[in-house]
Amino acid sequence: MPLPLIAVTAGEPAGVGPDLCVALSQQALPCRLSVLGDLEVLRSRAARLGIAVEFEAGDAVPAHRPGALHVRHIPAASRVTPGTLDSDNSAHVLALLDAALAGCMNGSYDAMVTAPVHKGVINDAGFAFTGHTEYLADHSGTGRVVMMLVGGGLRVALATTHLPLRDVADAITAPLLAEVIRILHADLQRKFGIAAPRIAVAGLNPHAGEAGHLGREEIDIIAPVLERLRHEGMDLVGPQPADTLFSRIRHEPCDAVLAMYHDQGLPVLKYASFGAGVNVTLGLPFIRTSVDHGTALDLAGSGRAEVGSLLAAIEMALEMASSER
Ligand SMILES: NC(=O)C1=CN([C@@H]2O[C@H](COP(=O)(O)OP(=O)(O)OC[C@H]3O[C@@H](n4cnc5c(N)ncnc54)[C@H](O)[C@@H]3O)[C@@H](O)[C@H]2O)C=CC1
Ligand SMILES: NCC(=O)COP(=O)(O)O
Repeated sequence: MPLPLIAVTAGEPAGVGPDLCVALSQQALPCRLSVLGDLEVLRSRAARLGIAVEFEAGDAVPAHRPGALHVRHIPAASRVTPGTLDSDNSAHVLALLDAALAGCMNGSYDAMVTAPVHKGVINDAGFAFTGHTEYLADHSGTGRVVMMLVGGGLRVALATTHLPLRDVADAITAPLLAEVIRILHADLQRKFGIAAPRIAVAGLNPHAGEAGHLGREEIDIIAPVLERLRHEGMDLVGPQPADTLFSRIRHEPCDAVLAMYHDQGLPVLKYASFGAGVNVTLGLPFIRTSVDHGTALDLAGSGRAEVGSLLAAIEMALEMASSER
């Protein structure tokens, strides 16, 4: 059996993505690994950071070994200055995702692991883009996917992802919640090997709506969906007030928390594990994991970017790939 082949997209070239990819050359990893990025950007970032790397190319990707890095060269359009965004390179950033996606869909890659992109500069270039999660769902023809972050002993999934806060309440509908919980439940079983997942579900409003005095979404939407899915055999707790849910699960453990929106769930997880967390997309027809942080333009080319989250993302992708083999 050949070693699993992981595609690592280098992400925004002006951010820390290239620094982290170059740092992978210093690691022993039990896989074949190909970085999708601009070879010259990676070469010059390695030189700037004082890391000696033997760059490899070619269709056959060898076993990863310390000191070397296989690169699938996909050229940037414009010269890259670490820390300075240039919307001329946004098409290149998307081309990295397209190449990784195509390889995952046709079985050439066992998983994709993504370094961070800058959503704003991609939009500045005229592309509608809210995140990898939504982009990969759209471009793989998958209906709904679920973002889940893992770290610090927590798994936190989101009912809605990159949405302005004023749109969140309208997006929390019974069909959406039922679909998200089914995907979360199925992938906790299939990809994380949890036979009977227990999922704690947050309310949307303060105090989970305070019996309807602070909002009715819990009564009208969330609780009925949970009740229906309990009848299908799922172990669901909630809707619980989000402010106390995370302290409650310390003594009433669950396998995952479902938060209603991005900044309800992720600050807790990032506080618990920033720099070592992993973002995983559930519901895709292939494995995709990612770092828990952004482009950190302030650190690009400085040598101060931590590689821990990218390594954790690769390790998780490898675990998931090996359980699927
Ligand atoms: N997976 C992805 O593609 C993600 C992309 N982003 C995007 O990144 C851009 C910047 O987002 P921000 O909110 O500024 O978050 P950020 O994560 O880039 O930066 C927040 C703070 O964390 C530090 N930091 C980030 N990564 C680090 C690392 N590897 N080692 C040490 N310190 C690190 C930064 O220096 C900064 O102080 C935005 O466009 C955002 O959408 C944000 C999160 C994930
Ligand atoms: N906060 C998570 C994030 O912004 C990364 O999202 P995605 O690009 O993985 O969809």
